[in-house]
Amino acid sequence: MSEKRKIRIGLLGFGIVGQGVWKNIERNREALEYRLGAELVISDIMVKDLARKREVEVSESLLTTDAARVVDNPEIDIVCELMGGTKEALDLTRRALERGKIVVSANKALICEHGEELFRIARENGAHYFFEASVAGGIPIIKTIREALVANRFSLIYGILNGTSNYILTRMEREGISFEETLVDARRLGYVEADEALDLDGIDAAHKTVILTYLAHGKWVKLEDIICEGIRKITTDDIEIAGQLGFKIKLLAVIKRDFEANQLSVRLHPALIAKKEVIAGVDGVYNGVSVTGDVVGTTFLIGRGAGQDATSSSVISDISDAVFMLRGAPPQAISKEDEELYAQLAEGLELSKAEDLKGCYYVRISVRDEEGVLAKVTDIMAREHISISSVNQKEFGDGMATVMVTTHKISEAAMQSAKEALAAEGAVVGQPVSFRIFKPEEG
Ligand SMILES: NC(=O)C1=CN([C@@H]2O[C@H](COP(=O)(O)OP(=O)(O)OC[C@H]3O[C@@H](n4cnc5c(N)ncnc54)[C@H](OP(=O)(O)O)[C@@H]3O)[C@@H](O)[C@H]2O)C=CC1
Ligand SMILES: N[C@@H](CCO)C(=O)O
Repeated sequence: MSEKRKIRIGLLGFGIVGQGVWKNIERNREALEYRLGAELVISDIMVKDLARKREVEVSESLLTTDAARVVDNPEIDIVCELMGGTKEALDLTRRALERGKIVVSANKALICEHGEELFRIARENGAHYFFEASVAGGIPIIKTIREALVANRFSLIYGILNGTSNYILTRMEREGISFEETLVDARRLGYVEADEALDLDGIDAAHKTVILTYLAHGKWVKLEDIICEGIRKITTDDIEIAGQLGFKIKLLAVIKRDFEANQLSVRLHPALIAKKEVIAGVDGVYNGVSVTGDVVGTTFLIGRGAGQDATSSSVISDISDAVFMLRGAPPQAISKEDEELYAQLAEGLELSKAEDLKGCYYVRISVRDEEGVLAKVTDIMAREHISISSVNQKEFGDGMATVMVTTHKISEAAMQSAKEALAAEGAVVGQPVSFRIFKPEEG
């Protein structure tokens, strides 16, 4: 039997994901190498702290703090960037691509902010950049959009793309415990990113939304140009009232394209979703993505959106594609042809403005529990031409009450001015909080 080709892999980072890649290559090495017709050798691993105790033990000689041993090493074929961040990771990814290497990444923040540049550097240097693990952890959503659903144009993609916030909302709903208490547990379990804003303010899910938007529509949208709202304002009362009205509250990414008007709406925000929708049943750290294509119809993918094993499963899938490429198969990474196609897809495509959105809303208003207050609230809504669908009230026995209103379809602009008018009303305490109600059939 002919000797298998040795493929050398360098890791930038040996934390949760990096160690998962090592562990799971070892776990299924025989079958993997048989399928790939190659021997996989992780030969160099860059870390920050050589003394750190790790779950996976490897020979000390493999570990280094010297990035050059990975990115400048001519013997290394595939560099896996599993260190995170957007500074050193950017420099090292650039360097590896400039040396013509295949780079595999799980770094959604880096791709969202610098994907356009990194794909260009890869193209100019005959290198390749793979990033399946960057969106929805173990769910193969990137391959699904790029390969399995290549026959389609995508009118609607929506989903839950952040496992940590979904875990927090699920526990708040099931156990009735507050956001703050659940967050303490999420931290203890190691779910929350070091920079908590990434998970709690929706930034991580928005990074992933930007990546999916590029793959589906060829347009790099800027984070600052899309609605990005996290879960911090959601209370157990909101979840309870939403539940009584037949909804769950989820942090939802929505990418909607109107092909006739050539308009694209991209947003990430908490949303009330009818319990009968599949996405409403995606709980805990799971992610779920619904993709509607003009040929396939609607396809739904659910899986573990974060964590060592799920994420390393996607990284190893990219490593496998890279190995096939090194053995002569056509590239599966973003190619010049892909970029030309994406440019055509994005031609003249306008990003909708947030104020142009239309839909139904849920609004929570804290008020003094006095006579005539409800009439004042509904009067303000009427002045903004907002038609009310339901009103609920919770009293606290301390002279305070919370009024929860759901509306029929209105414009975002009307909702914003109603909130401003409500906040200025003497009987209203603090700022009203609103969440959009998402109906897949309306997008
Ligand atoms: N964890 C998850 O569930 C998921 C993570 N991702 C992404 O995967 C990437 C890695 O995440 P994760 O494994 O959780 O992160 P960790 O923090 O667990 O690991 C990061 C690793 O990178 C090393 N590192 C970081 N900065 C430097 C530096 N400046 N120089 C040298 N080494 C450095 C660290 O070294 P040392 O160990 O010595 O500190 C560590 O080994 C990130 O981009 C993340 O967003 C994507 C999907 C899911
Ligand atoms: N913080 C992210 C990690 C996976 O990208 C999440 O909770 O989904």
